[in-house]
Amino acid sequence: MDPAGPEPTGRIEVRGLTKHFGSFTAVDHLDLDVEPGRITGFLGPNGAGKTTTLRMLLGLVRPTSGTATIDGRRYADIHNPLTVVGSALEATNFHPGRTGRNHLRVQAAASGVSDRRVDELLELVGIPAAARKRAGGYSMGMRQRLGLAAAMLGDPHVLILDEPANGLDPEGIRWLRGFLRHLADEGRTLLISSHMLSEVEQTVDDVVIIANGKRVAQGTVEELRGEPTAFVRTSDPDRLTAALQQRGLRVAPKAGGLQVTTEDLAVVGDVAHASDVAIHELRSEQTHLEELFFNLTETEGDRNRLSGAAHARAGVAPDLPPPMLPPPSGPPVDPSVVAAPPADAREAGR
Ligand SMILES: Nc1ncnc2c1ncn2[C@@H]1O[C@H](COP(=O)(O)OP(=O)(O)OP(=O)(O)O)[C@@H](O)[C@H]1O
Repeated sequence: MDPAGPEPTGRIEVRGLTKHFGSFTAVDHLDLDVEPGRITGFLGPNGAGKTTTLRMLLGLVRPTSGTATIDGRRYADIHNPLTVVGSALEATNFHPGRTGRNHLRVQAAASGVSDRRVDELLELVGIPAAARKRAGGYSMGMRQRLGLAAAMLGDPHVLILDEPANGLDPEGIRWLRGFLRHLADEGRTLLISSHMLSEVEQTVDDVVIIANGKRVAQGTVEELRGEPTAFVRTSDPDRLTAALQQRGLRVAPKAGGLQVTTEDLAVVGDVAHASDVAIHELRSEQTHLEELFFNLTETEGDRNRLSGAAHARAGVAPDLPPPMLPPPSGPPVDPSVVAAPPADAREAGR
């Protein structure tokens, strides 16, 4: 194959991807499509298999079966991967004694990237001054920003970020949203994982939800949200139903009250008032997406966590992830590493 490869598509394709750790199935015949110019949220409760999937995409964990490709190639087959795909798998793994700037400079030097680019990136992620302090004292938000800068070193057109909103305060999340949107508007492909829908719901265009390593939903945020609805409880459901229907609203009985297809609670209140019907409760309902995610988090999350932990306790998982903090020099010892990973991913094992 031509080492320079075909024209980059920026597409991520996952087909039938499966990972067993001993008898435990962490990722189970997963299919996934991620398109350029969009932000795709890879969502699932704790232990659903998100990180394992991302690590397989980045050549850090060997799939049991199936394929995971970027621009049509497995990570290991990508020529000069730093310029194709940037990743931030953990925000907590910078060497505490090194300044953030030095950390990036070391990575940059190893990849032939200039110190100037490092300083540009630190400006871009908004920590030019703080990056001159030791990373050990960084807040979660700063570590996240430093991780993003590291991921951007090679100016890649694909970015894979594991829980980038984790631990960010609302201002940090707002900043992240703008930053990621800017990158997507430049035509880059963004795949970001999260176990909290609320952290990323307003950030992402497309959503893939997994539970127990399996895909349970995929679509645009709008598709998965469904139509907004209100719940209303009243002393006279029949009269209120008729009045709401007259206003052109769809109404259905639900759990001792009525479900009205609207996001405008005031309309429901006004109609009830005009019809002289007392209201006992009126509220917006969760969207379909929230409901779906909430149900998964309540049930599947626990099951996942427990089965994974039990499995690890049983000691049947030979390929444990690398330690949180690898020594400052020398590669981490990780039998699951099957390809030279990007520098940031190498330091970002779990
Ligand atoms: N090296 C390993 N050996 C054994 N089990 C593992 C290993 N890595 C992950 N697992 C298990 O696989 C399951 C999926 O883990 P993974 O980290 O991919 O989930 P996740 O969706 O990223 O979760 P979180 O949101 O908590 O990060 C978990 O039950 C976990 O305990």
